[in-house]
Amino acid sequence: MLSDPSQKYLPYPDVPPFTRTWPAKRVTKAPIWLSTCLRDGNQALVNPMSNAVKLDFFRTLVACGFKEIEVAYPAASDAEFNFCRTLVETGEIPDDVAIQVITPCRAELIERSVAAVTGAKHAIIHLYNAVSPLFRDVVFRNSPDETADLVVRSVKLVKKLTAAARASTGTKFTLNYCMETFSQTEPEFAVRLANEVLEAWGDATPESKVIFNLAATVECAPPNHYADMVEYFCQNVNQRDSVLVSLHAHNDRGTGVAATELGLLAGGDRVEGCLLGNGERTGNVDLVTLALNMYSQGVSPRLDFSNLSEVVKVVESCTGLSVPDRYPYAGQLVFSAFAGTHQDAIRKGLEKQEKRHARAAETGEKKYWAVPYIPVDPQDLGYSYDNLIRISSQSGKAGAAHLLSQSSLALELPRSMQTAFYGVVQAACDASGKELTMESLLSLFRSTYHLGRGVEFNGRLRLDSFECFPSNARYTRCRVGADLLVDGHVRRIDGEADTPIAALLDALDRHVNLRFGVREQHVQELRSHRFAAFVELAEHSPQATLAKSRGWWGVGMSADVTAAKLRAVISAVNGSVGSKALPPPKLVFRARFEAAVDARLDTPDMHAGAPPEPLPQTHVSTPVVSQF
Ligand SMILES: CC(=O)SCCNC(=O)CCNC(=O)[C@H](O)C(C)(C)COP(=O)(O)OP(=O)(O)OC[C@H]1O[C@@H](n2cnc3c(N)ncnc32)[C@H](O)[C@@H]1OP(=O)(O)O
Ligand SMILES: CC(C)C(=O)C(=O)O
Repeated sequence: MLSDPSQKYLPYPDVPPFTRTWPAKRVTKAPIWLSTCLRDGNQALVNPMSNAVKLDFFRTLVACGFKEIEVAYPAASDAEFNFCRTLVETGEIPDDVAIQVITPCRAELIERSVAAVTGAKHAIIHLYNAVSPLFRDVVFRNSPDETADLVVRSVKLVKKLTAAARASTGTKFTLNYCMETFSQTEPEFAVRLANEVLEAWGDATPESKVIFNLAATVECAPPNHYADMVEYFCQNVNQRDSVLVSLHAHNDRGTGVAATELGLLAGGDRVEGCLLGNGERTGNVDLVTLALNMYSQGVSPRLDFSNLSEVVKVVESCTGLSVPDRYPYAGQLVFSAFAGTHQDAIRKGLEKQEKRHARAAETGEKKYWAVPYIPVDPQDLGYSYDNLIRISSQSGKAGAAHLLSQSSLALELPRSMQTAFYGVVQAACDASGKELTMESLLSLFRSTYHLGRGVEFNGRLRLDSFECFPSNARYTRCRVGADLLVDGHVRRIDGEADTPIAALLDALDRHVNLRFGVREQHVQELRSHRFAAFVELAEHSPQATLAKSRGWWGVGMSADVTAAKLRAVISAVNGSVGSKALPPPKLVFRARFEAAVDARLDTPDMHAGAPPEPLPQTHVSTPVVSQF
């Protein structure tokens, strides 16, 4: 037994010395794409697709923009043959789409394959045989010369049959000769075979090229090796300008996409693969990932994945396979961040980008995409931004704040309130161990700040109605009178100060024995002429300064800015009182306030860009129960 079992594997052989140029290149245009979902993908399924399902899939491929589609292995069965005939005879194939069929190098199977597609506008005959030493030795028991002879005979037969079919029906035929196991074949032998094919075919021209499909049938080496093999082939094959070099990678080492991308740098003109990587073993190279990788580099792939979830649905239902949540571009979780620092960066990125795009719209500059952690705009693939940020115990303040700003409440919490509410969110996530959905987040917000209808949201104090009016001739002071429900009992309270908030705090001090100062306040203008006010109250105590004592945030919303502020005060007070005993009502003089409110009495807003207060406003009396 080997002491190191890895020693039983042979490393890939070197490519003969040549000057490689691919590492310094870039992909600047889309290759010709061929989907082999209906052939290489289909032959790998537990239950191959019925012809009705294949037809649905074919239509989806056409809708995605494929101009070359491998539709069958016609010699495999009558069903496969009939599928080709149905496509040809029912006019399913758009004029600009070529169908491809595959055949081994066996005369009777070649005949059947050509017959299957005769009558189509453009058909590609995909002739294949495995050419690596292992296959020559084990499967075919052929020498290199016998292998070359088999290929040449088969090519000549394809030429003869297609010439006759073209003469009778006008079908244009293209030869695609595939060296199965190319990547494990001696590079010089691969070039020899290709040159013999060119000679046997005879009339390859730049206008009518022969395709050489260079298959990494089983991915056995790193992607740079495939690129070297491809570039060596491109540099040495005859009539390069009459040849299309096609890449056909599998994903056994998990690097099918990388191999194809490097293969394109190395000279590949065409790519064969399957949507979402279906195919033998670990699959064919995934055409969605390849195309969208290209797209995210500013190169149009000339394939349409603008409704990617629809494509995923079709592939899943046709193949019976499911796309994993983490799958590039197409997975359910690809455009969702749970981690706090990611969410923070995404939120900042989206905000900054919005401003940049607004500026670009004015200056005519390019509106490029640059959002941390999100390499492509999800909307380009038909997704919304709704799931970009999702809340779990791994999230931070920015995540919850972002969700609230995107919610029906559309609230932009002040920074220190974000931190305060984040503590509540984190405790809830820790307790449940689960994601906090948008609905649960809103419910948590409402119960924390006693907003909205319903017992679960009500606080112990409720502002039923209030009046606010100037209390001196110079408009520098005001009085607030209010009907305050305390534990279900109405108390008439009133207070006086230089702002409505301070006057309400004065009233609370005098009537309910609650002493607070304002640490922060902000106003946000909402849609439909409403305002949200955010107020942080701190306990007034002889022992601590306002800055050092404990604080409570509150939020209030109203069409009236003063009402929003007073509600925010009561919301914060509700947060502070908990189950603390409150003093019984005092008998007070019930004032009747009839004067107008003058907004100039209010303190200047700390919220940047806050709206001006309404001028003058009569007898503000609003039900305290919020409308949301
Ligand atoms: C890498 C790829 O994906 S290639 C495509 C593979 N796809 C398929 O095989 C699906 C469809 N295949 C089929 O329906 C059948 O295999 C058929 C109809 C093509 C042939 O069936 P059979 O005649 O029963 O042959 P079988 O399936 O056992 O294939 C093995 C024979 O084919 C030969 N063979 C394999 N590949 C090729 C080829 N490309 N060219 C010529 N002969 C080949 C083998 O050497 C072997 O011949 P032998 O029996 O003389 O040793
Ligand atoms: C025959 C070729 C095209 C193939 O499917 C492969 O090598 O994987």
